[in-house]
Amino acid sequence: MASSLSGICFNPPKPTQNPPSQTPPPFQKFNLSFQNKPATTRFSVQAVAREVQPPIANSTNDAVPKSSSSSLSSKSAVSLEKDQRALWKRYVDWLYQHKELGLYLDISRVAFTDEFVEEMEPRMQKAFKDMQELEKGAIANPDEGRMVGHYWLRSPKLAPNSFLRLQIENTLEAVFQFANDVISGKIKPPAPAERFTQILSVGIGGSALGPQFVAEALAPDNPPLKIRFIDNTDPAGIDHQIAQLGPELATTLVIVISKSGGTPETRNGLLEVQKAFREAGLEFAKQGVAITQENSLLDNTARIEGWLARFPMFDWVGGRTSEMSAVGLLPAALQGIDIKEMLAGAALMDEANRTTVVKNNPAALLALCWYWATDGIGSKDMVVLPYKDSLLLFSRYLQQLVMESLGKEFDLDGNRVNQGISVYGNKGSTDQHAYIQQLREGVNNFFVTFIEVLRDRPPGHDWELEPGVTCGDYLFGMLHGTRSALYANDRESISVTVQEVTPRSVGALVALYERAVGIYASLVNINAYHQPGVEAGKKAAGEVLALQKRVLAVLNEASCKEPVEPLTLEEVADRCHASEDIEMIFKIIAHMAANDRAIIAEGSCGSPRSIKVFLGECNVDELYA
Ligand SMILES: O=P(O)(O)OC[C@H]1O[C@H](O)[C@H](O)[C@@H](O)[C@@H]1O
Repeated sequence: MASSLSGICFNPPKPTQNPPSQTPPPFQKFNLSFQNKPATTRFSVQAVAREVQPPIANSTNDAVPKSSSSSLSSKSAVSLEKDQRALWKRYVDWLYQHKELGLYLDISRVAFTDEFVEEMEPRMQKAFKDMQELEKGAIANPDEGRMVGHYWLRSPKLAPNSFLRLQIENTLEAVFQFANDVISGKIKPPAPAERFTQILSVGIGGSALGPQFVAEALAPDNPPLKIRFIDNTDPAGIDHQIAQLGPELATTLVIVISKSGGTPETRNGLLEVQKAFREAGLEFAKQGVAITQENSLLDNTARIEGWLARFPMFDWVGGRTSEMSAVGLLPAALQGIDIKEMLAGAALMDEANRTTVVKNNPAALLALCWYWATDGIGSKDMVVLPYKDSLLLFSRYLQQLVMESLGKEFDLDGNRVNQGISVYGNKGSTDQHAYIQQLREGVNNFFVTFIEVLRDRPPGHDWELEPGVTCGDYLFGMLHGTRSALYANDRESISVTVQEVTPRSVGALVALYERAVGIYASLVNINAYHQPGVEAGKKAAGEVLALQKRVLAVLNEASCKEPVEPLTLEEVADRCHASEDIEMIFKIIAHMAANDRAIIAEGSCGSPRSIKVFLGECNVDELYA
């Protein structure tokens, strides 16, 4: 039985030997902290450090070198005070402000040189051209032959034809209408329930991460409908969500989101939820909503089963840039979030990102810094640290946006480049008590993006927990202390500052990073809008499941014999004609045994060759199928 699997313990990894200590001592820097210790400019040190680095190479072998010949690099002759002044000057010179959005971008703590900016200029202009073409409707995703139109979602008049414009406007109208009707109780669940009280969102990847981020950032304390997510095919996770809903399943609006309409995890989530509805005696169709491309499997299912509503996803919007489509807007509106403001914030940011003057274009500045910091080849990771609890999921959202867009094996000319920038992070100051130790003193393989929110809490609620100091002052101090301490130790950072976390600023942040990714992709000459690598894992998963079916058939046949014939792994593999897959067959059997679907008759999973296995029951139908 499953208990015989108690022996299934894989050996712990062998302790690795500590490498000989050859690490050069870190830069000896003045200690910068928020207690006003004297500061020193660091871009000079960094520039000197980079002189000894080998030339930067990328696919096209024409990466812009990080020249250190700028005037900023001659630190030795400069006094500390002058360093401070030079740093302040750099801060002021490069500070970007979007007045209407109340958003600032500070890139002074990235040590790029004037010469680097100059040398990047032609590439930046090409990137601007690429973005213009994309917005005009070019096939910006050549592999899939698709237009890339997420910018039209917040400025429908920019759509390349009136058909697309109307599609966007009509969908937006339908989202408003539906959300208002649900919130007002005009659209309600079957009697006796009066109103929908919960949303259960079923989707994964781009069909979950945006809605999750926005819910965490913007949902009011008492939203008209509360939201929960099923974003995996983990049965225990699904059970947990359904159990948490309890009797409120009867007043739950289930929104199934999938652009393709065929993603297995989402399909499984739907089937599990439908089963829960059946078991509770509820009619799923009366509470189900689909957001998907027209005529997808999901769309057809929803239409045939007569679900409550269907909203379209467009071919020209990628999952990871779909937050401003029905995917993000419908769940947001149902939670009482002002989606018009989200769209307005994004549109304002897009407008700012259309200027071809690099210094005035915040997305271009970000992309430029990413290129500098990662040598244009992803040599450093992007650590995203919002100092605001409600922005916790921003880094997770950006992880997909950045890594699925930029993480590519080939460039647009077919050269193998293995591009990408790794993204991680949670929130400050929490992370200061977790991994900032390594950032400050360990391997210098990252740059940080601080997200600062100026407003601590709504007006009228603040109080001083010690003379002159509020709780929010601590958060502020922690952010700037960390920024200074990292910089003092040669760690670069970008800071994005917003006044408050509002639908407008969140819309602007989404748009800022979408455009930065687009520009960066152009700088390194890759297609940011496809994800061919994801298919490999999906295909391999399909093969595992196909092999499992063969294993089951073989075991079933042996288990239907009188007496039952327990099989060794080799015998199972031979009978499956898959001796080369013996390791996977072992894993399949171990998984089935752990779930009481196979019985280990002899041996233990700790020594796979020793086991003999059979099925608890003979499935006669299966035998003659
Ligand atoms: O929205 P769906 O079609 O269900 O896709 C969900 C996710 O699936 C994938 O594996 C893609 O790599 C993602 O970009 C996508 O967001």
